[in-house]
Amino acid sequence: MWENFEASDTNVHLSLPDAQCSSLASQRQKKSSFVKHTFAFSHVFDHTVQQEDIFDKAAKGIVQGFLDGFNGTIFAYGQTGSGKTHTVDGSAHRFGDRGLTPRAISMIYQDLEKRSSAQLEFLVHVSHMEIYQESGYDLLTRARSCHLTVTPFPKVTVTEGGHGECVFRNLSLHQAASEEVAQALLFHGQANRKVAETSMNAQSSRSHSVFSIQLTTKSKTNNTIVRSKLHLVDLAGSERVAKTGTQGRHLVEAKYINLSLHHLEGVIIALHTEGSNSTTSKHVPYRNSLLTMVLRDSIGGNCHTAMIATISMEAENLAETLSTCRFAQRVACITNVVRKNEEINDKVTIQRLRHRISELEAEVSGLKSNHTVSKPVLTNDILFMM
Ligand SMILES: Nc1ncnc2c1ncn2[C@@H]1O[C@H](COP(=O)(O)OP(=O)(O)OP(=O)(O)O)[C@@H](O)[C@H]1O
Repeated sequence: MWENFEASDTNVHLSLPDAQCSSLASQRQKKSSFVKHTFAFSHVFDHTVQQEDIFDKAAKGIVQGFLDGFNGTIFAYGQTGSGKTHTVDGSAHRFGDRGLTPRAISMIYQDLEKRSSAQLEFLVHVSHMEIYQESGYDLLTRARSCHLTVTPFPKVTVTEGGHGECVFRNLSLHQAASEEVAQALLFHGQANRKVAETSMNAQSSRSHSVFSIQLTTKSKTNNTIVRSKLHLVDLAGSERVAKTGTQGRHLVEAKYINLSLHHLEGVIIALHTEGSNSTTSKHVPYRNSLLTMVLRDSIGGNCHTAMIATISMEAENLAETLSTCRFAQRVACITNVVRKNEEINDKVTIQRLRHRISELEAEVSGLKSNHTVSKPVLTNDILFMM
């Protein structure tokens, strides 16, 4: 913690040297040469926080919504080395250090077990994709499990479907019938992710990771299918390459990471401007990068979304901390319109209607033979069924 930084449960205050007051005279009046920036968030956690607290306050509601049929996204954003992967995935050293994703998986299966009944059928599928240098790769592809590192992995392509939704090609979807299977798939994907040692982090993620869980709930009682998706996203960290002295391959990686985060910021700014002036519908540049295409629904779409901004409290990272807080503040102002993804099971509905028509036909022929047919009533009945 440093003198320019203060935080409460919901606020972060940063005091920064005022760029306008950099002359010697104004530097002497030290007090007036600092500008205080205040940011309000749902929760602010310090470095002593337990993973369980973060899950309870930032993720539990979204996972509950997912179980109830609403899409959800939790994503971590921040400077390299500030704790995104630690928050999303956690550390393998202590069970209590499990991150948001393994905790979300546990909560999902515990809840499904409680809801289990003869009238409900649950199907859980997972996928795990990384975005590395603007290309998508499947972290759960079979080739990866054989450690065939020489073979180039097939790229995942993302296109837009008829309703603006993302359509993934070459991304494997794995059914996970139990928590153990889902946790093993997560572990497998994490192990395949690209990491490297950098000046800021011994295990720096060089790609964005999107772990997705899809839940399909079929109800036999009311004949509905509810589908929901939960994305847990660990973004690669932004980095000021001139400051960190990154070179070679890591420099190329850092440029791609910074560019995709820049495009993400472009989307946030466009949505922010659109929200503040709802009379004009502005173009939102989702198509500028693979990351923004994948997060399209999560940001400004049909999804409950929580962003976790990780920041450094070191004085030397002040500029990066300010930039992360500003970004998070903009994201917090975006409103998503969320709806439950419920459909009537067409097949069963058609079967039931056919059955009902047969019943009515039988009734009609019975009435005809008794000469007591009452056409208007039957017509209304059939119209009502349609
Ligand atoms: N709350 C925490 N408690 C203990 N260790 C932490 C915490 N947050 C981060 N760390 C440690 O700090 C280091 C950097 O964290 P992490 O890898 O999560 O950063 P990152 O933001 O994901 O970085 P990058 O963008 O480079 O991947 C790791 O060794 C991690 O274990």
